[in-house]
This record gives sequence, C-alpha cells and structure tokens, in this order.
Amino acid sequence: MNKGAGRRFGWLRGQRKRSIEEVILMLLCALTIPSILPFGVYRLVQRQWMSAAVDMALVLAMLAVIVHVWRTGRHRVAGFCVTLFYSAGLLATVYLRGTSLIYWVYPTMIACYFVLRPRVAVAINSVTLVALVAILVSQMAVLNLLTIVVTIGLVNLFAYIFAYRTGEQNKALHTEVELDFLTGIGNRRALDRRLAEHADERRPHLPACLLLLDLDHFKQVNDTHGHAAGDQALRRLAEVMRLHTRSSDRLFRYGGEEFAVIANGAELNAASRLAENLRAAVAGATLIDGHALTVSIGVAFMDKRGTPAGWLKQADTMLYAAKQGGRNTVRVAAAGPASDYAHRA
Ligand SMILES: Nc1nc2c(ncn2[C@@H]2O[C@H](COP(=O)(O)OP(=O)(O)OP(=O)(O)O)[C@@H](O)[C@H]2O)c(=O)[nH]1
Repeated sequence: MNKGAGRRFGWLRGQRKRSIEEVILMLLCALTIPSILPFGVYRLVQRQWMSAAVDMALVLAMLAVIVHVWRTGRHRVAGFCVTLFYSAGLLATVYLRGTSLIYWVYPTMIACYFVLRPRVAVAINSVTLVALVAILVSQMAVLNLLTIVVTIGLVNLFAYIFAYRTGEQNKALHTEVELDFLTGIGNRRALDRRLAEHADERRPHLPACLLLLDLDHFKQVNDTHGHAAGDQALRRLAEVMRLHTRSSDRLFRYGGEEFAVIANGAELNAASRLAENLRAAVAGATLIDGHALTVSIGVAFMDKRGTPAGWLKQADTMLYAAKQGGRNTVRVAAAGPASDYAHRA
C-alpha cells in the first residue's frame, strides 16, 4: 500500500496494532447484530413490544461495545459486560416467549468462553443455568428439563476443557518463543513485545525505564577462556541481574552479550540507582574464574510520547557513551535532550 492509501485507510486499521482479544470481542458483537436484528424487526412487526425491546437493546448494546473497544482498546470489562448482556437477554427472551427459544442458550454460553477466562465463563453460565431452571421449572416436564440441564452442562464442560487447553498451550508457546535458551530470561522478541505493550497502554500507568547492559571486552573472555566459559559468564550475569532487580522488573537478553532491563515503576532517579547497583554487583561478582568482568549501562526513560525504537535508540546512545567514557560506567539520558551523568567505579 502506498503512503497516500495508507493515510486514507488509516482510520480503518486504527492507529495501533489491535490485540487478538479486541478483535474477537468486536467480531463477536458484530456477528451478534445480524443474528438478532431480523428477529427484533419481526417482533416489532408482530407488535410483540417486550421481546422486540429485548432484541433491540441487545443490538444497541453490541454496537456500543464495538464503538467503545474500537476507540479505547479496553476489552476486559467490555467482554464481561457482553456476556452479562447475552445472559440477561437469553433469560428475558425465554421468560417472555417460553421454551421454544431455549436453543439460544448453547451459542450464548459457548460465546462466553471466547471472551472470558474459562473459570469466569463457567461461573457466569452456572448462574444463568440456575436462573433458567427457575424460569422453566413450571413450564416443562421434569425429564425435558433434566435433558436441557444435562446438555447445557456437557456443552459447558467441553467448552471449558477446550478453552483451558488452548489457554495453556498459548502460555507454553509464548514462554517457549520468548525465552532466551542460554540464560532463561526473556529474549529480544519478548523485549520488543513488552516495549510495544508499554507504548500501546492507554490508561495512565506507572513510569518505566529501559536499561541496556553490555559486558566490557567480552571478546577477550571467549578468546582467552573459550566459548563455553563465555556462555557460563552470560548465565551468571543473568543470575546477578535477577538477584539485584525487583520481581516487577523484566529482564531480557537483547543480543549476544547485551542485556536489557525494563524497570517498572521507576523514574529516572530510581532507574539510575538500579543501574549503578547492577554495575557494582557485576564488578564485585565472579562471572568467570580468574577474569574480572564489568558491564557498561545506558538508561533511558520510557516517555509516554516516545516509541519503542526511540527508547532503544536513546538507551543505546547512553550505552555507547558509557563505553566511550571508559566502560564499567552508567550513563543516564536526561528526560529532555540526551544530557547525561556518570557513575564510575
Ligand atoms: N560465549 C558467547 N559469546 C558470545 C555470544 N554472543 C556473542 N558473543 C561474543 O561476544 C563478543 C562481543 O564482542 P564485541 O562486540 O567486540 O564487544 P566486546 O569485546 O565486549 O567489547 P566492548 O563491548 O566494546 O567492551 C564476541 O566475541 C562474540 O562472539 C554467546 O552467546 N556466547
């Protein structure tokens, strides 16, 4: 697509990459509208005002959710609301029109598993089922009611197992794909994703800083002690980083002997203290027997107006300055232009 076309259709794509959860929720709502609207119109023509009102309210609610998610990107609460609308709509319809509309229960309940965590979906569907039985108990023979309860139970059981398994597989896949095999911390892909998430966050969030760490004269380690010893030093560096960071901080191996930390909740002052602690910890640790190793660190604030590429560039510029400044050094980008100060052993 050329630049002009990109601009023209930008409104359709939105300004950012949408998460799969957002897309699924909007699709679900979009599919619900043509599924219900014809029935709503039919009820209007038949002057069945209450049923028509329920159908039309559902259609309007789906439209509102699409607009809300499209504009804000917030899908969690919206997804929860959609399942509540579904359940309330289903109960109202069955209450008003009787047992012939009971078949809506199956797609409605399965839809919950698309937008909610399996446990939450089970909880909502269980409450709906109890309410449904209360409505139907006086209208149906016991055996028929039992059949409905058992089939609804089975549908929920299968949907739960499927959703749970899919969720677990997704988690395992993410872990596998985003893990650095040598050190066990996040890899470059994980770092890129986390930076993009930070840039996409729309709600006011905690400040965060990016630290880039690079081992000094690491080539000498490989040349003198061999590649296996070099690998061991990289693993130990990751351990030192784990020991000297908080559980909310995120650690990554950015490339060969380059590492990164996203210090969540840290302003520049706190991040520069963390960087200095890390620098001192590495200098005091034995990453490799008989060979003193140090690390240079560049720090940048992940300014909300910035981009992942911009933050990486700024931290990298500071890292380069730390190397130029003699290594075993921390350089911190000022919030504005890249002025800096240094800690030196
Ligand atoms: N053992 C091991 N070495 C690696 C790995 N990835 C990169 N390296 C080595 O890291 C070294 C990086 O060397 P340089 O980029 O020249 O940097 P340096 O020697 O650390 O020098 P400065 O960064 O300028 O202080 C190279 O020798 C790479 O082979 C790895 O996974 N294991």
